[in-house]
Amino acid sequence: MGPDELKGLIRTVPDFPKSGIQFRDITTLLAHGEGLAGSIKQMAAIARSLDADAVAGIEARGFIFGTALALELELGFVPLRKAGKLPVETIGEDYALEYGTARLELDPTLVSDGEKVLLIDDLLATGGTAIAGARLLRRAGAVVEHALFVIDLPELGGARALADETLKTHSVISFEGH
Ligand SMILES: O=P(O)(O)OC[C@H]1O[C@H](OP(=O)(O)OP(=O)(O)O)[C@H](O)[C@@H]1O
Ligand SMILES: Nc1ncnc2[nH]cnc12
Repeated sequence: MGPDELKGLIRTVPDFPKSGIQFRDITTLLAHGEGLAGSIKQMAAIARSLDADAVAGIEARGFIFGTALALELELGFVPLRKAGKLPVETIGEDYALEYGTARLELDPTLVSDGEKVLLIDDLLATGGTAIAGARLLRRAGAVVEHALFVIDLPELGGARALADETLKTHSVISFEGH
């Protein structure tokens, strides 16, 4: 399945979780066999040119696509978890996203110095989440140059914010008009 067909499988829910947010719901894509496989194949086609040693995914939706992509590329998967979930010493970053605030945490022993890590999430909106993830991985010694998403919402300025942090944005689908 190509990007346009994949886009057609994403459900838009107005005013969730807050008034004014157009929520791009991936659950309808996940429940569709060809859609799920197609989204991973499209991500893998992009990722193969990015020369990664490992894949990192952001809880929760980034775990779904990140793990599947890591399997497809035969790379390890590094979880960036929401606060308070990891049973070991962590490093953390607080951040703001399109509709709230949160904290991501990483076990820094999961990455090694100079390891090239590809950052994965389902969706790029303001970029707050992805920037927090990249900062954590870099603090742990990883080299993070690229972030790959299923969906980009360009009007929310995420790619510009990522570029300011020297991160290149890649995505399968783009929704003009958030
Ligand atoms: O670019 P941003 O403005 O930072 O927004 C993007 C983030 O928002 C969503 O996560 P959410 O925090 O809703 O968590 P979930 O994956 O647990 O649903 C989405 O999965 C991204 O991680
Ligand atoms: N508009 C949106 N739809 C789905 N997930 C999101 N995360 C941040 N903004 C979002």
